[in-house]
This record gives sequence, C-alpha cells and structure tokens, in this order.
Amino acid sequence: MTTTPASTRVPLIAGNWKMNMDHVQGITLLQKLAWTLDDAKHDYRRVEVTVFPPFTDLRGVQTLVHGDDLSIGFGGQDLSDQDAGAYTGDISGQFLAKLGCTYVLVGHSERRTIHGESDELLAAKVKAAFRHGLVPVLCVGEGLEVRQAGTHVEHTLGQLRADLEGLPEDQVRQLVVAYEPVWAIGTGEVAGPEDAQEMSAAIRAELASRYGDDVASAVRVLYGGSVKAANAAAIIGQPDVDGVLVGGASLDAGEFANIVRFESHLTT
Ligand SMILES: O=C[C@H](O)COP(=O)(O)O
Repeated sequence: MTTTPASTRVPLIAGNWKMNMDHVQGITLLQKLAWTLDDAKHDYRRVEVTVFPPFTDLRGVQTLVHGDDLSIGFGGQDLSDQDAGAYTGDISGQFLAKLGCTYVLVGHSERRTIHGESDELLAAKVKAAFRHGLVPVLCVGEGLEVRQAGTHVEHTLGQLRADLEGLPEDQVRQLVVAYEPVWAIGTGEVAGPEDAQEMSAAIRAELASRYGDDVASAVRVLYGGSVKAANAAAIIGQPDVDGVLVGGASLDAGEFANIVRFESHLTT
C-alpha cells in the first residue's frame, strides 16, 4: 500500500466540552485558550485546533472567533439527519453551517449509548453533515465487553462500514474519524499508544481496501479517551494517529493548550 506520509496530514486537536460550560463560561474558556496559545506562539498551520461547545455557546464562540480573528475552529456536538421541520429539540446542519461551524461530531459514544443512536441513523447524519458543507468527525469504538472478548477491531470496523454506507469517495476523503474506546472515556483508563495505533492502522487499512490508498491517506484518524498533556505526545506520535479528541481535559485552558503543544513535549 502506497500511503501518503503521516507528516502531510495536519494533526487535529479537538476539545469536546460535552454538556459543560454555559455561554458565558464558554467565552471565558475560549479566550483563555487563545491567549495561552498566542503567548506560546502556537502555529495553527502545524497543529489545527478546534472546539465542540454546547449548541447554546456557538453564537458567542462565533462572535469571539470572528471578532478577534482567532485561528481556533469550532463545531457542533451533534446534528439532525433532517434539514428542517417538526423535529423538536433537534439541530439542523444548516444552522451549524450558518454559525460558521467547520466540523460536527457524529456518533459520539455518548450519543450511541445514552441516546441509542443506530448506525443507520448515523449514516444519515454523516450525509446530512456533507449536505451542509460540514466535515463530520465520525466517532467509532468498542465497549469494555467487546474489548475483553478481543473482537474490538472487527466491531469498530463494522461501525465504520455501516456509518459510511453509500457515501461517495470524494466525501470519504474529507472525513475525520475518531477512535474512542468507550471503556477509556472519562474513566482515567487510557488505551496505550499501541492500542491507539492498532485501531487507527486498522481503520486506515479498511478505508484503503474500500476506497483506495489515496483516500485512506487523506483521512485523519484521532484517538479519544482520557487524553491529558502527559500522554498526548506518545499517542499522537503513533504513525496512524493524527490527533486527539479530548473531553475532560479540554475544560482546562492550560491543560488543553499543553495538549495542543504536544510537539514541545517531544523535544524537552
Ligand atoms: O469526546 C471526547 C471523548 O469522549 C473523551 O473524553 P475524555 O477525554 O473525558 O475521556
């Protein structure tokens, strides 16, 4: 397989605030993050940074990012598979696009488990994201029982196949996939760098077999699950891992900035 070198894929550090931070707290957090990264002279072209605030924060985040000309991206934590209509409580991809979102999370493990979202629904959500010009960050991964049974790779690739059903190749190549072992989320348990690499390589090989090496080489694969500044460099240092999806640690501007600056930890 003739893959593009990992170095051509710009690492993506994504902070998922989950259901934390009201719109006032969110602005304060983002401002602190921007200041911290500015002080450190962070080069956003080398390492991309994006945050996923709650829906109610997005307008404020957009105003701050555009008003202060920040290089931090932002996206929604979910979207509806529908575009508009009688879907109380749901958010259309069109609304997210209008707010300047670049990305949207699809199939986060908490949507799959707590809200029982099926692969069929998630495949429709992936298509809805592209319909509105949003890049889906498609989350896949196994629970503890699957991991203990040793079928985690097949399980996760099965989710990937089902969620990409019917998606054209030119859209697949724009995707970001986030591997989240559910047993390592918010638990302090971290899959080791080798576990992250094993699954990321399997995801890339699956994409290569279905869409070709060129597409597989373009897709960024992130790892998510109890990532902290202390373990980020080792995880992102793996050849098929192109960044991290950070939950708890993204709520602390200093800690998250240190994750963004993982390269500096490699050289000190
Ligand atoms: O979206 C982020 C992942 O669920 C990981 O969350 P965590 O870093 O709190 O374990």
